[in-house]
Amino acid sequence: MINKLVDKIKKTNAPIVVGLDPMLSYVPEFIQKKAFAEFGETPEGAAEAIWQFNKAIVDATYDLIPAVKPQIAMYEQFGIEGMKAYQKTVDYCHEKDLVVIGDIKRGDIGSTSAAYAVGHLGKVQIGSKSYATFNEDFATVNPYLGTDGIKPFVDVCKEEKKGIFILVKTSNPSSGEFQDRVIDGRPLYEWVGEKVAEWGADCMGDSYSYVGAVVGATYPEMGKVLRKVMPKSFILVPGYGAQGGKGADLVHFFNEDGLGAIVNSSRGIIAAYKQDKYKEMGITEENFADASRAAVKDMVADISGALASR
Ligand SMILES: O=c1ccn([C@@H]2O[C@H](COP(=O)(O)O)[C@@H](O)[C@H]2O)c(=O)[nH]1
Repeated sequence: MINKLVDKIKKTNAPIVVGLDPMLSYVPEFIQKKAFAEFGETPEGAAEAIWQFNKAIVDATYDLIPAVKPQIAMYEQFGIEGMKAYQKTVDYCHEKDLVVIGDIKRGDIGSTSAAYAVGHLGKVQIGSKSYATFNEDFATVNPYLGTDGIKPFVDVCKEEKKGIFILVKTSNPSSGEFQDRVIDGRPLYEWVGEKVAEWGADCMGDSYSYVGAVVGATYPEMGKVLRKVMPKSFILVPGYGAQGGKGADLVHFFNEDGLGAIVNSSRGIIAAYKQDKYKEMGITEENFADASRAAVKDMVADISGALASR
């Protein structure tokens, strides 16, 4: 799957991923009204609204992008109905040939991690049959439990040719509370980055490992260091747009080959229609997905421009 991701990035010339984080407040009123008329103001109604919202955004952008990153929390808050919308979204993105990165941030003791890995990336055995249940292509994983928590994911990835992105330096303001703590002369995120390189060493695709890392766009200097610590790991870079990250901050997350990183934007794309910039182009709630398409093009131009002038 890492080869497919790299190929799709090359074909689209777009090292970006659209984050499908459909908070209800981003879903235009006409979609909410229709869903509520059919299913009531219920978790089922909310799930229908977010699914219709996602579908419109995917339809408007899939030809421009290599991948999507549904954030499971935004679905899980609506219980089972929300999880059905998550599944429908994953399946629909596969129909559109997009690489799906499940932002699930799992990680537990070995046996529990194995169940998460099987459920999201592998196949669960039921009697004589096996089922790919959630069936994402990549998942985000929390390394706090150490090798026991990571190995079951790596094992499933090897079997299924899928991949993971391990949290190394997250984009949020308080990420330094633990991640920047200096241990034996080096910050914790560097130790984790080194482990990511080690875990991924025998998990190589054609040019990159399918054991990747998450490093926030909001910490460009740390990104520069981590790029060197993990030269073969693909980096998933959240924090662009709504959290303040810009193309110019990101050049050092990429290798000299112009590859090695994929930048996520969620609110900046799915809720673009709320921004003055796109309203001024005549975009309204009714054609919200056109704003998402324009925002994808703007993001690609920003990042490509920065990479071209480095
Ligand atoms: O360090 C991290 C890890 C994950 N995320 C997730 O990415 C998106 C960001 O959304 P925006 O709307 O583009 O800010 C969201 O799903 C986060 O949970 C992150 O932001 N930082």
